[in-house]
Amino acid sequence: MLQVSQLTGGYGEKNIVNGVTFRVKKGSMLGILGPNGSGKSTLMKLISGILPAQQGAVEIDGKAIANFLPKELARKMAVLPQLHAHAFEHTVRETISLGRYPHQSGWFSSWSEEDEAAVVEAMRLMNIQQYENKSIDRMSGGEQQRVFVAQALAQNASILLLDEPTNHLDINHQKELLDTIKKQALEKELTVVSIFHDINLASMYCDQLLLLDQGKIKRMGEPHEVVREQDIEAVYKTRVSNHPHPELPKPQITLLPGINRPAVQAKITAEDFAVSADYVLYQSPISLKTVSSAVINAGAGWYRTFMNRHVDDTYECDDSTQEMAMFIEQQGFMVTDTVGMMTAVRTEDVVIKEYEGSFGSAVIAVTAGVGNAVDVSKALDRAVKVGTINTWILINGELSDEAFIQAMITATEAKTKALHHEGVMDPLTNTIATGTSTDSCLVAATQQGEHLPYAGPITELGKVIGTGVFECTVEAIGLYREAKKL
Ligand SMILES: Nc1ncnc2c1ncn2[C@@H]1O[C@H](COP(=O)(O)OP(=O)(O)OP(=O)(O)O)[C@@H](O)[C@H]1O
Repeated sequence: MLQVSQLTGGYGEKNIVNGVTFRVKKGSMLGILGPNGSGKSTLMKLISGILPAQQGAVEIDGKAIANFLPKELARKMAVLPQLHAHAFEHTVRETISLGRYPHQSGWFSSWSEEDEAAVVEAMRLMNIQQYENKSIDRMSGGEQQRVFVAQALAQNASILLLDEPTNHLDINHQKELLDTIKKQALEKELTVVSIFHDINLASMYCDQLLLLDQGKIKRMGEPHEVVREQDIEAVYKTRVSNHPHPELPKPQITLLPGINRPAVQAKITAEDFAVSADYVLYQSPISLKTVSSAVINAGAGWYRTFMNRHVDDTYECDDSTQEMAMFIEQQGFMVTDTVGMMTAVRTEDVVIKEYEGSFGSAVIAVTAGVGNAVDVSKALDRAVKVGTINTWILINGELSDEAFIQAMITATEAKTKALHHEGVMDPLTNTIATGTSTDSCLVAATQQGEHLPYAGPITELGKVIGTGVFECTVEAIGLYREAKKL
């Protein structure tokens, strides 16, 4: 265990690091974050004892580092410095072998089997065996970095201090290196303290983070306690936005640029929709912020092309996402810029209407196939049958995340009310249907104009969505029934 207490120090008279206290358990990884010049490297030098502390203490398993002999300390603690003093003409193997120095004894130390095994293992972990006899001054920056990390690993110390270990590495090698270090920490109970410039990487890999601001701890704790917009913005003096990692409960941040191209003013109108036998299409001059449950590009994103494609009743495909993606490409659109839905309803039976509100306006487009309508309260134990009401709500306004989700709720309630109004029945239970089995919904916004924080039924936006989706769905059901002669 590494215990740092009230650590204070710097260069000459000037203290750069002030009163830093933390503890890192065995098998755990602490990430140190902070802007340039905040004192991260100085803190590392104080921890490793390279720089004597003015005040405070560093203890390893209860023993102050001042009470260790230099070689004894080097067996406990391995350091990867920020800048490497290049060993001219040294080969990879020779450079890594230097990491075994603390384990050699006597004047004429001999190279033991243990030394050999440690060097070979370190080369394997960093995947650099193939460079074994290469001179390091002929290697790329990233390759050299892996050699120096291997040197630190070969030292077989229980504490690893790393100053920007991912420096120079491409994204795959960043991941490989941090996976390896994390694995070593867990399997060999290493204690790892590492400086990071990449806040997202630090959040993903570290158990604890320490945010340094002008030599003092601004925040410390688990990633979700430290990677917070207000603290990152205050310390780094830049605008950021928090967002969830797609697979892990580790917060991530995105930089918000200080300069943007002046936005092209755009207005979504019903006239700009194109309806052909194959699809209903809306193409926007600007990317719209979109949330949807579409077949292609579901979830949240920014898109310019919106397609509701007609497929026959008989359409069956093992991988409809792949098939739909191919269709989009064949039509000359980019899959990465398109939200795509499918329906068996004839495209000519789409209802597209424009609604004005005090905030701006919205265009609502609905296709409603109700052949396989479902009463959601009685949906248990039924075979899957496709039937689709596709609802699009395109808004000229700037929606909050909350408004996007509320817009979906309001639209769903309005759709259900429309089915009730039209007396659409669930054929299996003979009760009023609430929707169909595979309905899709899409909310997209220009993110220009009035800021719209909410979209519940009593807001101006919610009123437009509620009325509009109800009217369009009622009309679309009517057209569907007429076409089917129901
Ligand atoms: N050898 C030195 N002698 C005197 N001052 C130094 C020395 N090294 C660093 N400093 C000063 O200490 C302060 C903190 O530097 P440090 O290297 O610890 O910052 P850092 O957080 O690691 O920065 P970076 O992100 O740029 O690596 C800086 O103002 C720097 O000028």
